[in-house]
Amino acid sequence: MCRGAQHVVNRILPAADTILHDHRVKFTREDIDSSELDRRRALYGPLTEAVRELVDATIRTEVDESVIREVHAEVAAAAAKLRAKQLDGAFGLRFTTGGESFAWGNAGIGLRNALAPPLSVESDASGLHWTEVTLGAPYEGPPGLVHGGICALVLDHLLGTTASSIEPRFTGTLTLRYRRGTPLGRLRAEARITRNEGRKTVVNGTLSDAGGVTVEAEGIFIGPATATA
Ligand SMILES: CCCCCCCCCCCCCCCC(=O)SCCNC(=O)CCNC(=O)[C@H](O)C(C)(C)COP(=O)(O)OP(=O)(O)OC[C@H]1O[C@@H](n2cnc3c(N)ncnc32)[C@H](O)[C@@H]1OP(=O)(O)O
Repeated sequence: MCRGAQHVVNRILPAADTILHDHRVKFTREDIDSSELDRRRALYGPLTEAVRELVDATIRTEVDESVIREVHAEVAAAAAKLRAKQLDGAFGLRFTTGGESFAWGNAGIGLRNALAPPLSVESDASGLHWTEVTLGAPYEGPPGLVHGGICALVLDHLLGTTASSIEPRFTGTLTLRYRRGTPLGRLRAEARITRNEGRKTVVNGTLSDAGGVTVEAEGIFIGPATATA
């Protein structure tokens, strides 16, 4: 998990059971240490990268029909092998014995989620939070442009992590202004807290390409009553 999110989780941990009970978040304490986590990271990370590659290759391939059929059978066989032993439901938010967190199914940052771009949030001492990401063919909406919902995913995650740098926060309201199409390719999103009122934190941010801002965002993030009680 990215540094910002780990900081949030460290704050959530003491109140986790209450928060999770209230919000039905799936939360698991695993009996593993950080070296085992590293071993699993090295195991699953490359698998997820290979699946991401497969998703992009599936969209863009122009090989012969016979090869498509062959690959279809191979992919179905691979999925059946993985299905032989499965979690009951989603991955949830997990912790090692040392309190390190891993949300490997998360749609924004999940190490085991090939749909995740994946995002990694950085921050500096001034309170600026940012993420840089390359969005390719799998994230297309209008031709050659990023899907509006994917822009929202990036901004929701970044603004949420920014809001949660003080206390854990859920997205209450997210308002986006799409100023122009966001081209597929390298992008940067930035965010800052602009207002803090008790359990409510307002965060403003932008998504930009090399030519400037494409999407402006404002989010109102709400802390669970139990986290600040
Ligand atoms: C915490 C554990 C996370 C674990 C993970 C860790 C990972 C760390 C990485 C973080 C990165 C996350 C980035 C993605 C973040 C999501 O994507 S979160 C998922 C999407 N959001 C949700 O599912 C939230 C669903 N909604 C809810 O759970 C509840 O409605 C809320 C938002 C917690 C508020 O419920 P509530 O506590 O009952 O609120 P309530 O007491 O009625 O109101 C409190 C105040 O908030 C205001 N308010 C309430 N709802 C709203 C709203 N929707 N809009 C605006 N204002 C509102 C009220 O007007 C009130 O204001 P005041 O009267 O005090 O001025």
